[in-house]
Amino acid sequence: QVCTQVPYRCYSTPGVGQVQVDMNSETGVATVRLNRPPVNSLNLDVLTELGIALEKLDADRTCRAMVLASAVPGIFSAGLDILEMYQSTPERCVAFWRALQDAWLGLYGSRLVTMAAIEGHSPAGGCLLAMSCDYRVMADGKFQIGLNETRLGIVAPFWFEDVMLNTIGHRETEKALQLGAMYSAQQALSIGLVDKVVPLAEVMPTVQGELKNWLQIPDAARVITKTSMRKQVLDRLRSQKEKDAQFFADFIGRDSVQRSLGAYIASLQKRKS
Ligand SMILES: CC/C=C\C/C=C\CCC/C=C/CC(=O)SCCNC(=O)CCNC(=O)[C@H](O)C(C)(C)COP(=O)(O)OP(=O)(O)OC[C@H]1O[C@@H](n2cnc3c(N)ncnc32)[C@H](O)[C@@H]1OP(=O)(O)O
Repeated sequence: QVCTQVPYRCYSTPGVGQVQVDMNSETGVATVRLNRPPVNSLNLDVLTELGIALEKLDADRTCRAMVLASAVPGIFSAGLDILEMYQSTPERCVAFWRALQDAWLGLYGSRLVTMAAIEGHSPAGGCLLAMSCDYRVMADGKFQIGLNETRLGIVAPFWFEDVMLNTIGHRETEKALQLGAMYSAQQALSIGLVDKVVPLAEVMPTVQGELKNWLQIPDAARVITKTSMRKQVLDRLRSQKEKDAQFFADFIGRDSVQRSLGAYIASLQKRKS
């Protein structure tokens, strides 16, 4: 049970918030859990909540680190909510994209040590969130991770691509993005997409152990280094946020893209029958 005793502080109402934040003020470590069953798909509300949670944690001087995880068993995040992109309006698409941009800028640009505890599937936007953390621990077994956008007939935006480039390098990114490749945890480990693979039950303890190493480093020196490594990629989006949001809305509104998304949604539903 979370948030029941001191020193935990909750930023969201347990069982209500789609982004649950438990702040342990003794360790300075916050745990942020996505909580939108069945698959933690990222819609406008979740992305807005996530962006606000990240902003609050960044402003909380008692907070030094954040673990990004899921409250839904078997899933880290299924990525962007496809229903936000299918038969939507241009206005809603722009608002949705702005919320994604802000949540991502908050995560990739966070001063905190950020770690992803990947205890389930993590396609597309889920993979982006994980890659945007400083360190990734993934559960071994049947779960998959990757940027699969081309399989949906859509294209990973330049900043998704930039983050992947910074994580696994040019050659692997080129293959991964063109093929829309999804990787098992072991495959992801072999290309550097995740940092450690352990049995499911050991993901959280492994993250906690790794955090101890990172928290031994003085914050100021670590933050200056992180900022220097990530600034170029962050600035590239910051300098063209509105253009990027408009481009997304125009691209998603194309008939051919809508047809591809419709077919993909049907294929997801067909898998179940
Ligand atoms: C030059 C051009 C440049 C820029 C262009 C601009 C922009 C375009 C790019 C936009 C970027 C997009 C990034 C994304 O994140 S797209 C989303 C991709 N996500 C996926 O493909 C995941 C699909 N889902 C799955 O593979 C499985 O659901 C999963 C493995 C995650 C879990 O499997 P499981 O068997 O556990 O669950 P399911 O039964 O499949 O699903 C349960 C219900 O949830 C629905 N579902 C699943 N994923 C999503 C989703 N991402 N959004 C909305 N809904 C989703 C699924 O259909 C089931 O629904 P019901 O049938 O129960 O109603």
